Amino acid sequence: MSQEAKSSACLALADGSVFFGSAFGASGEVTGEVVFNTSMTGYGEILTDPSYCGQIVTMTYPLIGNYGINFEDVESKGPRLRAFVVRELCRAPSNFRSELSLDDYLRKAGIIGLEGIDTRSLVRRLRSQGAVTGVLSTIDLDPQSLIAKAQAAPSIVGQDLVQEVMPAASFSWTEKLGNFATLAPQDSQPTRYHVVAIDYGMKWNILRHLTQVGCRVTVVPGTSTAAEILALQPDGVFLSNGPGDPEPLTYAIRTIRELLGKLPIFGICLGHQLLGLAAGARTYKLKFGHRGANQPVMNLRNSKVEITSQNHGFAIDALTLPANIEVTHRNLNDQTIEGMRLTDQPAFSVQYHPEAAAGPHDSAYLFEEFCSLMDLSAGKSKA
Ligand SMILES: NC(=O)CC[C@H](N)C(=O)O
Repeated sequence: MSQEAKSSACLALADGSVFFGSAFGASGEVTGEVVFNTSMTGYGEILTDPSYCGQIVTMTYPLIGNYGINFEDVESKGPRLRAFVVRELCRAPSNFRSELSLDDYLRKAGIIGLEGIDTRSLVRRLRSQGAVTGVLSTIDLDPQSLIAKAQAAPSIVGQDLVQEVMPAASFSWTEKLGNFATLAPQDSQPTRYHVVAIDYGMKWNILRHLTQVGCRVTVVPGTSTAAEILALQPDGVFLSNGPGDPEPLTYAIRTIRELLGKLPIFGICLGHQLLGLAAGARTYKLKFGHRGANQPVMNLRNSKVEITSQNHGFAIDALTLPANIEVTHRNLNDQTIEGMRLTDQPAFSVQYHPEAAAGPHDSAYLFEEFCSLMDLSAGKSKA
C-alpha cells in the first residue's frame, strides 16, 4: 500500500510541497504559517504560548510526547496554535507529573496533529525558502486541492492576531514561580511595585517572574488605552509577547507612544517590536524566524553570552533606529537586534524570552532590571 493510501492526514505548502502522514489529536482542516522550533523539550509550553496563534508548528526534535502533558507547565488557558507536526509521537508517556497524553490533550483542545512525515525535509525547505503558508487536513487528502487552498490563504503579514488571544477583561495575577525556578522561591521579594501588564497574548511565566521579584500585577487587554492604564496608577508598564505581525497593531503602538516618558516600560518579544515601532523604528519579517531554546545572544554591556529561549518571526530593522534607541543585545547567529533601550526615557525591551518556559534561565536578571528602573523613577518623582 502506498504512503498516500495509508495516510490519514496531509500537509500541503503554498510552494507545492506535500507531506502525507498520520493524524493525531483532533480531525479537520486548518491553514497557517508553517514554522519550526528546535527545542528538544518544552512542547507543553510551546503548545500553550499564544504567540503561535495562526501558525502550524513543526518540532525538529524527532520524539515528542514522551513525558506527557501536565497542567502546571502551561503558558495560557490552552493551545492557541493551528496545528502541531512531529516526526514520531509518543503515545505512552512516562512521567509522574503527566496528567494525559499529547494525543488526548490535542484532541480535547481541538488541535490537529500530524506525525510520521520527514520533518527534516520540511524544515530544510523552510530554512532554504522561508516560512510559508500551509494547509493541514484530515478530510481532504487531494494534494492539488490542498496546494490551491494554501496558495489562496492570507499571509500572516498584516494580520492582527492579538484580538484572537488577548483576555476579554482585566485581571490580577498572584502566582509566583514554581519549584524549578532559578530565582529562589523562598526568597521572593515582598510586593514593591504595581505593574500593569498589557496582554497581547502573554505567556504566564512572565507574570510568575514579575510576581516573584515583588510586583503586584494587573493584566489588561492588549487594546487598552493609555488613559485606562494610567488610571490604574501603575509604577511601571509591561508590554507582553503575542502573535502575528506587529505593524498592523496601530492601537497598541498609539497607547505605547502616549505612555512613553510617563513611567517605566519593559517589553518582551512582540512588546519589544511594538516599543520600537512606537519610538519610530520599523520592523521586518525574518526568513524563517528564531524558534528554539538555545539561541546565543550577546549582552553588549557586559559582553556576556546568554543562551536564550526564542519564538519570533519579525524583528526590528537596525537601519531604521532613531537616535534615542541604543542596541543592548544582539543575536550571535545572525546579528539581529535582540535588545534595546531608549536613552532619553525609562524604557527597554528584549526580542527573546527571559522567562524561559521552556528554556534557559540566563536572562532572568532582566526582571530585576525592570524593578531597578521603577526604583529610579520613583526616586526621581519623590525628589
Ligand atoms: N513571541 C512573540 O511575541 C512573537 C512576536 C511576533 N509575533 C513575531 O513573530 O515576531
